[in-house]
Amino acid sequence: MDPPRSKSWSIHTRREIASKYQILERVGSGAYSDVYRARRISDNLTVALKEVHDYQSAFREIEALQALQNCPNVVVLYEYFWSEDEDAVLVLEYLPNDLSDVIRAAKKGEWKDEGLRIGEIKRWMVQILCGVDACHRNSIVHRDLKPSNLLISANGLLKLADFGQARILLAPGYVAVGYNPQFYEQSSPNDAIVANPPETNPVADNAADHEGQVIQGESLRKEEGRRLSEEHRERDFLDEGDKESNIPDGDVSCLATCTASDMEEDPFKNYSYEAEEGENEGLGPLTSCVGTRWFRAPELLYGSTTYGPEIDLWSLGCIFAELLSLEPLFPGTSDIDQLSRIISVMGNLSEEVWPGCLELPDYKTISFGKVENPIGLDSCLPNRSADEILLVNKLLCFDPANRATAMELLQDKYLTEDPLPVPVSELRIPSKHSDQDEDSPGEWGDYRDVGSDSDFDDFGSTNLIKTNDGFSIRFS
Ligand SMILES: Nc1ncnc2c1ncn2[C@@H]1O[C@H](COP(=O)(O)OP(=O)(O)OP(=O)(O)O)[C@@H](O)[C@H]1O
Repeated sequence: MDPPRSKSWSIHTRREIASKYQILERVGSGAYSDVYRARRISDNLTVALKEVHDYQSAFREIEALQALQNCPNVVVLYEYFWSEDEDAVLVLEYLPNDLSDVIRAAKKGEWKDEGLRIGEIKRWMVQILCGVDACHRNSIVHRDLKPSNLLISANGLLKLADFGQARILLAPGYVAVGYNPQFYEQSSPNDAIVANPPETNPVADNAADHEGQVIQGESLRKEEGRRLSEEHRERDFLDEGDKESNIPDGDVSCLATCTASDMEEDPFKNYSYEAEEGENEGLGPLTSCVGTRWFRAPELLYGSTTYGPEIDLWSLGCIFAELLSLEPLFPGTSDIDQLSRIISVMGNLSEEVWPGCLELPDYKTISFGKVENPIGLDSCLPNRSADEILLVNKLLCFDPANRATAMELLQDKYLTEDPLPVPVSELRIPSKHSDQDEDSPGEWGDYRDVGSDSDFDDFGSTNLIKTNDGFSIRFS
C-alpha cells in the first residue's frame, strides 16, 4: 500500500525511523506537524510519530515533555529523532481520542442520555487539573490548552498534549518537582485506579506499554537533553523571549488570530504583538500571540508580554464551562470579538476588578462602551448548579492573581463531595470514526479554524468608532 499523502515525505525516507517503526497511517496534522500512527517493530507497541516541521516548536515540546516524564496526565515521550537537516520526530504514546470528541459525542446524544454525567465531568476535570498542576509545579506554562489538546487513551486516561507552545518559566538548573500522588489515588472505595504512572491497565495491543515507557524513557538521557539545549542556544533565533519573527511560536491557533497579513490589515495596528526585550527578568519577554482564540486569557488579548501560568487557568475555565454546557463559552470570531464576548458576560475591565490593568499594552487602544448589565456566567451555564458556576467563576477572573490554582481546585468541595468523580474505567469514550479525512475539519467545527484572517471580518453588529487614541466599541 502506498504511504499516505503528507505535507512532508521525509519521515517515510528516514532509515533510522524505518528500522524501528512501521508507519501505518497519518492520524492528524497541525500548523507545524504531521502525526502518524505507527508500530514499534521490536514489540508491536502502537505509538504516535509526530514529525514537527518547526524547530522551535519541536524544541519546546521535547524540553517540556522531558521535564514532565513522570506525570500521569501528560503524554509520554518515548524517544525522539533529532538531526541538523531533518524535521524532529517525536515518538509519543498513542492516544486515539481527545476531549473534543467526548464533548461532541455527548452533544450529539451518542450515549442516549442527557450530556455528560456529573461524575464523569468531575473525573475529566480532576484529570485535567492533575496535568495542569504538574505543569505549573514544574514552572511550565502550556499556553495552548483546549479540548483537542487533551488526548484520551482507550481506557479513559486523559493526558495533556501538544506542548509546542509551552514555555519553562525558570532558569536552567531548576530541579523539577514530581507529581502530587494524593490526587492519583483512590478517591472512592470503588475507584481502583484513577491515574497511575505509567498506565497500569494497558490494552491488549499495547501490552508492552509499561515496560516500553520505562526503557525508552531512560533513552532520553541527560547528555542528550544537554546537547539539544546547547544546539538550541547556538541557533540564531535562540529565544531569550518570544520574538515576533518567530511567530510560529504560535501554532495554527495563533496564526488564526495573528497572521502577518492580519497585522498589516488590522486597524488596531498599535497592538503590542511585538515583544519588547528585557521586560521579563531573566527570561525575556513573552509573546502575547499564543493559544487558541476561544481559550485566550484577557491579558493576552490586551497584548501582555509578562503573563504567567494564570493564562492556562483562564483556558481551563473555558474548557470546564464547555464540559458543563457542551458549547464553547466564548466563541469569538476575531480577537476584538473575543474580548467583547468576555466583557458582555463579565462586565467591563477596570482598575476595580483588576488593579494594574491600565498598564496592559493595549488597554488604552481599545475601549469598550459601558456594559450596564453583564450577562453573567450563570446565563451561559443554564441548568447547572451554583457550585458548578462557582467553580468556573474561580478560574474566569480578569485579575490573573485571583484565579484559583489547579492545586486549589483539586481540593475544591465541588470535586471532593458527592457525587464523586467516577472511576476512570467508567468514563464513556466515543468510538473513533477512522474514515474521516483528517484534512477536513469535522462538521462540528475545528478549534484551529475558529477565526477569520481579519479582526474586522465577522464583526457583526458591534459599533466600532475610531477615537483619537484608537478604537471604541459600543454594544448595541
Ligand atoms: N500522541 C498522539 N496520539 C494520537 N494522535 C495524536 C497524538 N498527538 C497528536 N495527535 C493527533 O495529531 C493532531 C496534531 O497534533 P498536535 O496538536 O500535537 O500538533 P500541532 O502541530 O502542535 O497542532 P496544533 O496546530 O493544534 O497546535 C492532533 O489533533 C491529534 O489528532
